[in-house]
Amino acid sequence: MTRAPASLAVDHLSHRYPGAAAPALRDVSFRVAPGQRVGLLGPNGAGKSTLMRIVCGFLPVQARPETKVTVAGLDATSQSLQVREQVGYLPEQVPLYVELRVREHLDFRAAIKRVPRRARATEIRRVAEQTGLAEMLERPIAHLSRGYRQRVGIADALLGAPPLVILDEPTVGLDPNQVLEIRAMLKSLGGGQTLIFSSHILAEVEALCDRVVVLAQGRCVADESVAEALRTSEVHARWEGPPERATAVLAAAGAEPARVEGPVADGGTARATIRCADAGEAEALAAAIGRASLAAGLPTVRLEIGRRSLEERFYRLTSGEAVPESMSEGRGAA
Ligand SMILES: Nc1ncnc2c1ncn2[C@@H]1O[C@H](COP(=O)(O)OP(=O)(O)OP(=O)(O)O)[C@@H](O)[C@H]1O
Repeated sequence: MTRAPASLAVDHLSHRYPGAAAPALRDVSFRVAPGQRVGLLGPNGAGKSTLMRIVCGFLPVQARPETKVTVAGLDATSQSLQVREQVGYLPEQVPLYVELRVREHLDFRAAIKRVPRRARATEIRRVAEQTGLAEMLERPIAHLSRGYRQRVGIADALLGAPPLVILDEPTVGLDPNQVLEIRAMLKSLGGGQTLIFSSHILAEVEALCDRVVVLAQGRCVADESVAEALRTSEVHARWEGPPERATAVLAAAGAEPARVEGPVADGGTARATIRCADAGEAEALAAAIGRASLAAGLPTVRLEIGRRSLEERFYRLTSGEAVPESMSEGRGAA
């Protein structure tokens, strides 16, 4: 079975659970192009599962005039049944019929998903091969390890070749070997469908995704390519001297105070991080700081352009706090 991958468009989506003090989603907007793989990141309670459930049609869109959710151009409010047919979903808690064998379970699920009876055996074989379950089809689900049960859930999400596949924390609770196997399997799925998955594991998102959408307290705080999220754009500086002299050097170098973290005293040295719009600006600023330090007679012990890790970016976006130096020290060099 093949179907063209779907686009997803979310505009001004908010959601409040009945009786909840605060909304679970606040005015979230982002776009996913057909065939993209998107990592949905955010701390516990950020709203990831709520967003996924709405896109899958398991929770209704709480429509306001400006709100719109569309999958492959279909409207999640007025065409919710058609939208459901576009989406394969692995929920956080996978509901499996453990008394059934893997083949029986997938056959039952394929029937629910209206895969034609004639096509079901072939379709089950296809998803079993994609998920490494080909040898397990006659096993009772009750006898499977947690990792293999997760594969059954993913195979279920892939049944009928849905144009959009949404996986809610596909590797949560698995042992390290199982995590690697599931990750390799997700990577091998190819661009045949649009893939969105949530994760707390940033390395997983970095390895598997083209884009990241970051939620914090129900708000979308970033929607960018993984390359952008990792873009080199900070200058890390450390001087042999007090912070006051470093402040004067930064001013002479033209660093905007609003973009400077520090300078702070650190064991006889002063250190600062300066955020830049892009790598070119960071290089120019690092050179200017070098010149200004020399002119002021304040020796630098470190002056380099830092590569951001996704951890660092995530920390900054979701906590609103300055990044601890342990996250940014020792990476990259000018
Ligand atoms: N059924 C519900 N009724 C009321 N509040 C809910 C319900 N489900 C979730 N919430 C609340 O909505 C907010 C968002 O929860 P959600 O599960 O979407 O976050 P999440 O990012 O998926 O978190 P996690 O990573 O812990 O799964 C949280 O404050 C949560 O307590």
